[in-house]
Amino acid sequence: MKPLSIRDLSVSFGALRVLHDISFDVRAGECFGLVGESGSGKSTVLSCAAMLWSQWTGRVEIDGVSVQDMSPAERCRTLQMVFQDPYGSLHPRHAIRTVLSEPLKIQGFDNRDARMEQALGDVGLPVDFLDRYPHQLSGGQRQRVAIARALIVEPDVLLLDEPTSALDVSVQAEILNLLAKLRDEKGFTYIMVSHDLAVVDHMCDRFAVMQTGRVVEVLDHDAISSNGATEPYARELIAASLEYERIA
Ligand SMILES: Nc1ncnc2c1ncn2[C@@H]1O[C@H](COP(=O)(O)OP(=O)(O)OP(=O)(O)O)[C@@H](O)[C@H]1O
Repeated sequence: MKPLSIRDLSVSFGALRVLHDISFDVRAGECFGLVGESGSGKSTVLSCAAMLWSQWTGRVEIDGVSVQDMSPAERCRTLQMVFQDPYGSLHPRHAIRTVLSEPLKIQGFDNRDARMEQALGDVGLPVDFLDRYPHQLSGGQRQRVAIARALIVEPDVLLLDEPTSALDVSVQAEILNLLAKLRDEKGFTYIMVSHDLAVVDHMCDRFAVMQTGRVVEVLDHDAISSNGATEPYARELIAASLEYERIA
């Protein structure tokens, strides 16, 4: 289990300043949520932490080591990202065996067959799925494969960018329960972007509310049911979500 710390993370895309001095700490083994309106910069925080986008200033450290100082291989073994759209994130012409063996080859892992079988078992899929292609899987099964691909290199931190929002409601619950179980078993540290405060309440220990590229407030998850936020925007966001749940 490793902690993650973000300090003064700032990003501009051309003339547009997208993140303004974002700072927060995620404890080792914690699930930390990022919520806020569309375009507030949640996914950009994850992209910067994963160095998918490297033109930023500030510091992102995992257990005291800057992600900017890690080699690409070290970074991949330290943190992995799971995206919203499990179909888009899997190559359509790659069998699941290829999807899972590539990261193992790149990282120089031995016992690849045993590791692939273990990873599929961890996400509740049978071994014969190794010979299937993404189009032969349901959305939930594809997301399980995407999670297996992330965890197969035994990372410390998983960055989850709305990992269930493209899925049917019943499948969402399955994937969330799987993520919770994997965190308990493997001690991952999670940052999870979500639009759904009920998901954040269920999954996260704490969460940051973002607005226009800034962190407005960091709250414990139980601030949701009691609307314990103090900042006006965070209060509004939680109130809107509670109202939606009441009428839904
Ligand atoms: N590569 C890019 N080039 C230019 N602008 C970008 C790029 N990536 C993101 N942006 C802009 O940065 C801002 C933040 O985007 P981001 O995707 O991080 O928001 P978000 O909070 O995750 O939104 P959503 O909830 O809709 O996914 C937006 O205004 C977006 O248009």
